[in-house]
Amino acid sequence: MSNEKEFKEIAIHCKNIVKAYGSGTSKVLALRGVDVDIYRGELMMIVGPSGCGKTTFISIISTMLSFDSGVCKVLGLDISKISEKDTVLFRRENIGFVFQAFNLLPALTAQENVAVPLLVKGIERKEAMERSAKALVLVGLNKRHSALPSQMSGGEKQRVAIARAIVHRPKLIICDEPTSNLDHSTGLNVMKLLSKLSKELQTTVIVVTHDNRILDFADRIAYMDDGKITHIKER
Ligand SMILES: Nc1ncnc2c1ncn2[C@@H]1O[C@H](COP(=O)(O)OP(=O)(O)OP(=O)(O)O)[C@@H](O)[C@H]1O
Repeated sequence: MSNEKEFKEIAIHCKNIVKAYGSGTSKVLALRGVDVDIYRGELMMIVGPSGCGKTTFISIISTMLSFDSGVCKVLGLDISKISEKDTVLFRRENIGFVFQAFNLLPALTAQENVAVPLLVKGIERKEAMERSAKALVLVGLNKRHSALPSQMSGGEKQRVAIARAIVHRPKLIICDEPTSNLDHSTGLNVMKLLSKLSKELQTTVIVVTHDNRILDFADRIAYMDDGKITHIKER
């Protein structure tokens, strides 16, 4: 149903990305020439066997990891050409992360956890807490502002993590196995939420997953094998 014709604006452009770890006899070629365009507002899933390069690929497009050759433009910016300092600022401004382990700070309430990226950016506490409250409403957690992570279910924790990922309105959300610590129906609800956010906020959402049960939520699925994207399935 959704295809390249619907998603006109390219959010991520990768051409022949190559990445090796180590050197000499211990050199591992993790990416052997990745080509892909990912569009604004689409939810793209990345699947493939263990060791095929998924984490390496999302680490590169989220500006966390350098690469050896090729071109990678994220939101129009050639990320191999910007300084370390500008990369950090770019990431803070434009990218939100969601991880399988939620990564919430245990001593902070839901609202405080969501406010963290704003406080890090230097936004004053009152405004950060107000924006955090709005993000919690967006993920359907309006009544859980003052709950600590230890008082929340897995699904609630992941929704807090998603609120934290979107609170600064990033253009890109990178999710690494977002449902693997959740039961089936909670995982489906989390994906429903990510899909809704991609459309309502026109945010590009990239999800690495081993969870076949959530593939229906993708606009497109990129299949990786042995350091390459071998094919892309339109849905
Ligand atoms: N820091 C590193 N040093 C050396 N080799 C690495 C490093 N990180 C990854 N690799 C190797 O690079 C290849 C790609 O790894 P990567 O973690 O990107 O795969 P993956 O598809 O995410 O795997 P999984 O599904 O198991 O998480 C693998 O052969 C892996 O062993």
